[in-house]
Amino acid sequence: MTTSPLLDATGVAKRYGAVAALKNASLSLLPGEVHALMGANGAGKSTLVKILTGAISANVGRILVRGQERDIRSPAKARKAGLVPVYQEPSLIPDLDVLSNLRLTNTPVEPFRNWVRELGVPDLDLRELARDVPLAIQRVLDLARALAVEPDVLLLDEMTAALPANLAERVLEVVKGQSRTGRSVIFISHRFVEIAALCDRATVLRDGETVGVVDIVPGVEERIVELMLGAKVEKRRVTQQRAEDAASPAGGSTRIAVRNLSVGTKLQDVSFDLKDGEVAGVVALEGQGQDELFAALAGSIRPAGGTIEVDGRQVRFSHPADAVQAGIAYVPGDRTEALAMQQSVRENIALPFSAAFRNWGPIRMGKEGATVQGAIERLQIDTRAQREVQRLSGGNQQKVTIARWIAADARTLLCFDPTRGIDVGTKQEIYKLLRQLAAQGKSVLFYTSELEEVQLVCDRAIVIFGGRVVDILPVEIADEAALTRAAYGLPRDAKADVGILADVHSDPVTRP
Ligand SMILES: Nc1ncnc2c1ncn2[C@@H]1O[C@H](COP(=O)(O)OP(=O)(O)OP(=O)(O)O)[C@@H](O)[C@H]1O
Repeated sequence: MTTSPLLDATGVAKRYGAVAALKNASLSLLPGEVHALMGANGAGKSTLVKILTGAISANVGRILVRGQERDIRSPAKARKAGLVPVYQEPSLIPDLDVLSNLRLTNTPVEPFRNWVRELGVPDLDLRELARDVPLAIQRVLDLARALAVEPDVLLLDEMTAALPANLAERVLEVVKGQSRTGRSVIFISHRFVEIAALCDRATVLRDGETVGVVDIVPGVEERIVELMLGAKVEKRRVTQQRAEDAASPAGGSTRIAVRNLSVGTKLQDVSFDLKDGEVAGVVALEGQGQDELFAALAGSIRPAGGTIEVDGRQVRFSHPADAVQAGIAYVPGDRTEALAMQQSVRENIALPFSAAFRNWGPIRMGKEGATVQGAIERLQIDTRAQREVQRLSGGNQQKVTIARWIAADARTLLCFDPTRGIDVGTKQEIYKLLRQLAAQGKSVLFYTSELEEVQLVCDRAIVIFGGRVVDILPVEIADEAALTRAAYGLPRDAKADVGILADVHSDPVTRP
């Protein structure tokens, strides 16, 4: 007996002027199924999710819910039909407190609270302004808000991308729980390990079209990558391997020396060196002081104690421009912080040039045009909607934040989760790029929530727990298990328990 689909979309298309965001997408979802929606950056995944949840309307296409054509052309109608999303960007209104945000969307408060606790946030203050809630926790609140209305179909667009390991783990457990109770989930993620742990099947989009539906079985990864990249597959190195080290300068001198740095109660007595020619990884669970560390080095907050030296001279940054002046560039995890959303891709990349000249008028695009173009090509930025950055897909926006500093030739990059939401092929490009920058003598401090990236790009890992550096691991031993243990403040030996992902982690098929 075949089960009939809970949700069945066929022939869905959406145009924005000349840009075809979706050309011919289909997706069929069974009851109780966790279904991955996959595709490279810009393939159309978010567009399909927005159509299925009433945020935008398709130009053509047929969407059936439980075999019936339902009107889902507004978020309220979609919700009534049982379809509830968590979008890629945080959706709480920043100037309202959490409680007012709940009221605005008719979200039942007690179920919301329970889900927040279940998701690993025990002490939420509902009176806190949304803007003061850290990005990762905002994502958790978005999810709790969706779960509180008990949807038949939960649509999660890169829900885990901004989350550190401990919170991501809880999210995955909750998603599994949904399917156990017969509810369905559409799950977008660029992390294969999560897809393998959670999903039953995957629909793959390429350039706005559904190009395949596969069962998630051992070894399916390669097939998915082939489907995602199509003819481009030959050009990309898709197997995860450490980016080639072009001859790194031997024994670089100390570029930044951090000594006994403290920031409020969040960061205490932190000391380490960042050398020319190295990529140093920073690993930490949510809220261990990594945000404050990066903010202090980027000049956006002032430390309460300790010192920062750049090239042997003590510095006191009172503004991010001071850090830029010292050749230190910050790539924030929250792209909306970094980008001028209504300006073009080129203008956004050229922004540091204009800042360097203290010229905040119209951006001059003279000689730097070639450098900007080089950065666009390097990171394979999809520029079909380049006139306004806000029209780019999330992953392509993320690439713009990185391209800016490549073009500006900064000596030190502070990268905070730079591959968040970046597709597998382009991630490799970013790893290569960071290694090349190191080989040119530049230094990179690299916080990542994807632990496997440490061995793919870094020279060593600085682990922070409770606001302190608890371990500095050489890259040879900084595998996911070792990093997980250290990030939880545990000593180096003995085996780590990585929860729901443990089986997948030990499965050779899904390991890179
Ligand atoms: N409002 C808009 N105006 C113009 N083009 C748009 C708009 N919204 C999306 N697009 C374009 O539609 C295409 C698909 O975007 P979409 O966000 O659905 O991709 P995605 O698969 O979710 O990518 P990512 O993995 O990077 O999040 C992109 O080329 C994007 O630039």
